[in-house]
Amino acid sequence: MRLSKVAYRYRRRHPLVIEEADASLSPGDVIELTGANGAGKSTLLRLLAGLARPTSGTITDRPAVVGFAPDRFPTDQPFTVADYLRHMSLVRGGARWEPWAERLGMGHLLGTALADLSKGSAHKVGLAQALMAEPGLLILDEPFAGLDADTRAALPGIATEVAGRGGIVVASDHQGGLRELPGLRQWAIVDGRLKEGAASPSPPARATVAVTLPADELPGFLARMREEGYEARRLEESS
Ligand SMILES: Nc1ncnc2c1ncn2[C@@H]1O[C@H](COP(=O)(O)OP(=O)(O)OP(=O)(O)O)[C@@H](O)[C@H]1O
Repeated sequence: MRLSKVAYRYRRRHPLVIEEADASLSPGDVIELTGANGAGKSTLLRLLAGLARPTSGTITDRPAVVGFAPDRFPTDQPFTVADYLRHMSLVRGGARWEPWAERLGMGHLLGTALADLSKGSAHKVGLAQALMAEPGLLILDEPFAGLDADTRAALPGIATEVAGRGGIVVASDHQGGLRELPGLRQWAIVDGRLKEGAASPSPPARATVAVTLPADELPGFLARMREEGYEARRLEESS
């Protein structure tokens, strides 16, 4: 797959969000896309997926089957999780969704209405629909955001599997969740320009903090922290 001088603006006379992006993607590539908030990561991912058309330039040789997991899965649809996944399976020619529901820890969610899902659970539905069709191009927009620890731990292996059967994986991720993968390519968008090579070459240093708060606020606090993508767990209770 190849990007040649791809540029994109949302509206006429608006500034370019992406300027003259050139890149080649090969089967088996796993690419981490970084950039500041508003840099254009989601825009580039939508261009790669074919959900938006370049204002100028071309994208050629896109794999036939594309899986796209958005950063915010749209839950304003009148389905349960199982109904939605069944529907997507039909759209995808009978793709098997059940193994993904199991692998992503969604068994208990199948009867839940999409509108009632937490952010992390909705995110899993987005991942399951993207993965079920065995995509040749898998696009993940902030895939780690809001996920529980088990699912976070499973994602690098899933990306490796997709790449292992010749797929291309592109994930925007400012948490470094794929950083340990051997052979990971790193793209950064800086001032509208796509650059190969990481914004920061090594995994960001990690720090652990302790927070003391009223016990009844703990569940909400932990949920908020996890939704932000941090690891958060209860240490102890004091009187
Ligand atoms: N639908 C839209 N109409 C007009 N401008 C938009 C639209 N969507 C995004 N933009 C603008 O395009 C720029 C890039 O947005 P984009 O969402 O691609 O950035 P991002 O790198 O994914 O940001 P974040 O890390 O905050 O998710 C921003 O300036 C944003 O305001």
